[in-house]
Amino acid sequence: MRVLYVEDNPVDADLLVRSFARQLPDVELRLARSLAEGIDRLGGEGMVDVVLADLCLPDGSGIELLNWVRDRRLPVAFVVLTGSGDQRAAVAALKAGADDYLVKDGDYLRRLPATLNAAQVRARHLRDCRSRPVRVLYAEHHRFDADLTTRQLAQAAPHLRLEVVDSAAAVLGRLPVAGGAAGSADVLLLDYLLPDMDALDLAKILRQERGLDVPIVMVTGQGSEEIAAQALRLGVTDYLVKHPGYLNELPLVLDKAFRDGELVRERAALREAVDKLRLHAAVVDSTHDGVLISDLDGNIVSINPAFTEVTGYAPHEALGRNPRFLQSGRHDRSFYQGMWAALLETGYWQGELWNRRKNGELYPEWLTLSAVRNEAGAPTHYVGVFTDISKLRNVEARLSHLAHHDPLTSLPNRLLALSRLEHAIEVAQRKGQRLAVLCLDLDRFKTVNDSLGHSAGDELLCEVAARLRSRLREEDTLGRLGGDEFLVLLEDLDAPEGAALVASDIIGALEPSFVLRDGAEVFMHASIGVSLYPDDGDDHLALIRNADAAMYRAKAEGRNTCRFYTEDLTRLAARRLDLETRLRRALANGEFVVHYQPAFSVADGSLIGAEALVRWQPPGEPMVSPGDFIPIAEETGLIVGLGEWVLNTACRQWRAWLDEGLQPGAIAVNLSVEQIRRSDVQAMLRAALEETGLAPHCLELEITESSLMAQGEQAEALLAGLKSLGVRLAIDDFGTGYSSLAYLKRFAIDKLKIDHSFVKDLADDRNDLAIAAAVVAMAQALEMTVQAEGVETEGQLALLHELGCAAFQGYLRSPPVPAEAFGRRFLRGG
Ligand SMILES: Nc1nc2c(ncn2[C@@H]2O[C@@H]3COP(=O)(O)O[C@H]4[C@@H](O)[C@H](n5cnc6c(=O)[nH]c(N)nc65)O[C@@H]4COP(=O)(O)O[C@H]3[C@H]2O)c(=O)[nH]1
Repeated sequence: MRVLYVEDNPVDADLLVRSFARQLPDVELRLARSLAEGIDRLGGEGMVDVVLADLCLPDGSGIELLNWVRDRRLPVAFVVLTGSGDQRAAVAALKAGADDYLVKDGDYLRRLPATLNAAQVRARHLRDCRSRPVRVLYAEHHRFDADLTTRQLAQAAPHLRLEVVDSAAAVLGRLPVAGGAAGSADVLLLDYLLPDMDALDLAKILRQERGLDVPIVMVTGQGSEEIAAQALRLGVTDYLVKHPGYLNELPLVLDKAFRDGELVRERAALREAVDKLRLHAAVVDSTHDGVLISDLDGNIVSINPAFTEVTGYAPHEALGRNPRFLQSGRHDRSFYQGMWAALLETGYWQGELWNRRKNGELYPEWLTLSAVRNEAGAPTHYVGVFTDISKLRNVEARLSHLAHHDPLTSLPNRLLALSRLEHAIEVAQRKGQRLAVLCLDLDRFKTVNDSLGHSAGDELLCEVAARLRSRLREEDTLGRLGGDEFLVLLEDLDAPEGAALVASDIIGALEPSFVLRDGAEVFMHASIGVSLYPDDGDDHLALIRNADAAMYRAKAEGRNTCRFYTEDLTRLAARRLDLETRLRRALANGEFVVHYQPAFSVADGSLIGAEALVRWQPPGEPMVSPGDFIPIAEETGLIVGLGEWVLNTACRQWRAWLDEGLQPGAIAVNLSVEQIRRSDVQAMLRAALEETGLAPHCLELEITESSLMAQGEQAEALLAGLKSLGVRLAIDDFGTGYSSLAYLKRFAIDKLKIDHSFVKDLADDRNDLAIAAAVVAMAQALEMTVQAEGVETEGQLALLHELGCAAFQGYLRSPPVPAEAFGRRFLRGG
C-alpha cells in the first residue's frame, strides 16, 4: 500500500512514521508538510493508494486537499485526521467525500492500519459504483439551480446522468403508473418547491398511490425539521438543505440513496430467495421420496424425513457417513464405478439400485443423482433423490403372475406354457436333446361341470392339477391351456417311451375317484396326445397342434388313453378344418336335405310317425353322413342355424301332408345340446310352429340323455318350458349316458328311445336283454312310451314285442328316406 501522509506537526508525523514502520513494514509512506506540498506530491510523484491528511494545515485545510483530489477524480482513498472533539469537522469531511476519518486520541495509531484498509475497500467500492451510470430524474423549477447542479455533477460525478424536468407533472408523466421500480430513473431528485405541487405531495403519490420504490432525495431552500421529518415519514430516502457547498455533498447523497435503493431491492430479492428456500425445504421435508445431500467426499450432510422412513436410519445415524453403509451387496464394483463415472463426467446418474434397510431388508429404489454446482459451475455437493419401488415391484410381480398363471389352479397359463415351450425348444436344439409335449383333455368334464355346478367343476380341476403335478418332476412344466385342457412339457427326454411312461402314470393318477367337498364322488379320466421334438415338429405351434391332433385321436379311440402324433393325424385335422369351411358354405348354399325314417307300432306294424334326419349333399360329391359333420357343426355353433332349418323343413313337410289329408303321425326332430346352450330353443320352436301352422302335439323333440344332464339345474325348467308349448318330449340314445330313470321321473318325458347298441345284441347278450326289459318295465311304470332304435331283424322285433316295447324304427322296415319316397311308400301306399 502506498500512503501519502499530509501533516504539519513534526511530533505527530514522527510518531506515525515509527508506528507504520512497526505495524505496517510493507507500506510505502510519503510525507508532505503542507497542503501545497501534498498537492505537489499527488501531482508529481505518481499515484498513491491512500491519502491520510490532517484537517488543519498551515496553508489550508485537509478538506481543500480532499476537494482537489475529488475534483480530479483521482482513484485514491482519503482519510482525514481530526483533533478529538471535532466531530463536526469529521462529518463535514465525510460529506465532502472522505472515505473515513480518524480522531487523534491516545489510541489512534493502533487503529490506523484497520482504518486505512477499510477506507481503501470503501473507496474501491465507491469507484465500482461510480463506474456504472446512475440515472437521476431531477425536478427543479429554478433554471439557475438546475444548471448549476447539472454542471457541478457533470464535473464531480459524471456517472450521475441527470434528466431535468421543471414540474411534478413531468415527473409523474415519466414514471410508471404502478408497482416496483421506476423504469427510466434510478433516483429521483426533487426540489421541495415545485410550481404545481410540493415535493411532499409528489412523494406521497409516488409511494402510496403508485407503490414505486425508487429512491427519492429531496432538496429544500430552507431547512425545516418538520418538513424533513414528514418527508422521511412519507418514504423519502434522504433530505438535503441547500446550504452553501451542498452541491459538494449531493453526489454522495445521490450515490447513497441509489445504493440504499439497491439494498432495498437486494433485501427484497433476498427475502424472496429465503421464502423460496423455505418452500423448497418444506417440499424436501414433506416429499415421499428420500433425499440425501453429500459433500464432494461423499459424506452425508443432510437427509429428509422420507430418507429415514425408507431406510430406517435416523439423522444422527446417517449424517457424516458415506452412503456406502446402505449397500445391499447385490451390485458389483463395476456397477458403482459406472455410476460414479457418469456422475463425475455428466453430473447426473439415474437408475435402479438395490439397497439395504436398517432392519436388514433389501429393497429396490429408483435413484437420481445430481451434482450441485456453484455460480462458477464447480460441483459443491451431490444430491440423491430416491423412490422406494419395492411396492411397485411387488405389484408388478403380482400382475405378471396373474398375466402368466391360471388364477384357479395357479398353474402357468397358455401364454407362459407356450413361452416355456419356446425356450425349451431352443435349449433342446442347442443341446441336441429331445422333448415331449403332452396335451391332456379331461373326458366328459363338461358333463360333470354342468351337472354338479361350476364350483364343483373348479374344485375338480384343482384336484386334477394337484394329482398331475404330483406325478411330474420339478423341472417338468405343467400348464393349464384353458377349460379342461392341460399341457405337460417334458424336457431332456431320453426316448419317446419316457413320454409314454409319464402319460400312463398320469392316466393312472386320475384312476381313483375324486371326492368333492360336498361329498359327491366323481370319476375323471383323461385323453392324452403326445408330440415330440424334433420328430414331430420344430416349433412350438407345430408341436402343440400335433399333440392336440393326437389327443383327438385318443378321444376318438375310446378315451382314457394316450396316443402319439403321426402324419395321418395331421391329415385328419386338416380334413376337419376343411369340413368346417365347407359346412359354412353348404348352409349358405342350401346343400342340406332332410330324410325321414318311419317309426311303427310293434303291436300291429302301423305307421306312428317318423324321425327327421339331416343329410348333406355337396354338389357332385357323395352324400355326407351326419355322424361326420354334426359334431363339427356343434363345435362351431353352426348347429343353431342348421337345426332351425331342419325343424322348419320337417314341420312344413308335415303340415303339407296333413293338409293333403294324409296321416303321417308325429314328426321327431333332434335337438342338440349346443342348440340348447347357444340359442333360445323355446322361441325357435314357437316361431316354427306358428310359421308352419303345425299342431304342437304332432311334433316330438328328441333330446339325448347327456344333453339333458348338461343343463344341470336348468334341465327341469327347460323341459317344462318346451312342454308348455304342447310338444312331446323323447329321450334319445337312452342307456348310454349317466342318468337314471328315477331322475327322469321328475321331468315330463313322453318317450324313451332305447339306443340301437342295446337293440343290436338283444338276441345274443343277456345283459342287453335285461337292460332293455328293465327300461321297458320302468318306463311303463312311469307312463312313458318306449321306442327301440336300429331294429334290423325280425328276431329283434319279436323280442321287443315280448318285452312290451311299443314302437320301433330301423332298417328292418326302412332306412331314412327322402320326403318324396316317404310320402309315396308310407302315406300314399305306393
Ligand atoms: N345301424 C343302424 N342304424 C340305423 C338304423 N335305423 C336308423 N339308423 C341310424 O340311426 C341314427 C338315428 O339317429 P340318432 O340316434 O338320432 O342319431 C343321429 C342324430 O344324433 C344326429 N342327427 C341327424 N340328423 C340330425 C339333426 O337334424 N339334428 C341333430 N341335432 N342331430 C341330427 O346324427 C346321428 C346320426 O344320424 P344318422 O347317420 O342319420 O343315423 C341315424 C339313422 O340313419 C338301423 O336299423 N341300423
